[in-house]
Amino acid sequence: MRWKESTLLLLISPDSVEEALDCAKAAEHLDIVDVKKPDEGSLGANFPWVIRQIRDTVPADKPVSATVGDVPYKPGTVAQAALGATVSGATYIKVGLYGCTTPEQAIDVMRGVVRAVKDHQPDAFVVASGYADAHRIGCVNPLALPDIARRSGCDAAMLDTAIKDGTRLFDHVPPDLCAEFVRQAHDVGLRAALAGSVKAADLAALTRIGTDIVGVRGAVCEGGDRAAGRIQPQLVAAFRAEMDRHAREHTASVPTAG
Ligand SMILES: O=C[C@H](O)COP(=O)(O)O
Repeated sequence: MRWKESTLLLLISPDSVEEALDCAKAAEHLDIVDVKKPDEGSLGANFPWVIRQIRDTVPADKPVSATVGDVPYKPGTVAQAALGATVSGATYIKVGLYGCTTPEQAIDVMRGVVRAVKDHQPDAFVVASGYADAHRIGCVNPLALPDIARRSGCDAAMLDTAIKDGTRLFDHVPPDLCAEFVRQAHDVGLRAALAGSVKAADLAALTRIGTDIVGVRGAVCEGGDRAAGRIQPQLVAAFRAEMDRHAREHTASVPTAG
């Protein structure tokens, strides 16, 4: 993907081919379609044939991402799963480092993933994801992710929430720490992705701190319910309209040089 600097991209996570069709209806309003299986966890992995069918369902110019799971500290297993997602048609590969308790373990896992994925598809985009609520599950500190991503050769560092209980990204990692996360990622040439029950009300802060990708599901599902609700194309359009409004306001507020 070619990046326009300072543009916040919208990643939407359908859980099925049916929901991917809803994403396809809203394709002009989103940037990345992210295949996951929420009933297997925050970054639950879906079946290879679902990734393949979703790749065939969404417009060819929209990259398809796939989550490899809330993974254990098992580098070989995870590398093989990541290759499976790549072979199935995903060009963004997201790994949730759920079972890694130290940066060294996380780097071990992500090095294997990067090699498995990029040996097969050199221009694939690999995302190392930690959890904003890491303190609740005992995995690596969220602020360690940019360095983990850099040292393992990933393209982006991400945060999501592990436990979807209504608490949000900023409840666990407040905006000033998310800004630090983004800054650390950018300083080493990586992209920064943020998610975790993000709502339109969070977009001003996410835009201001220079986030590259915002990942969303619940906010664009019927009734705001990421589990029982289905993705609604009109909610995707409304979310994008809010993103665009904040982007315009942010641009207007930044003094121009000279
Ligand atoms: O990658 C993004 C996640 O699917 C976010 O889901 P959520 O907005 O329901 O927390």
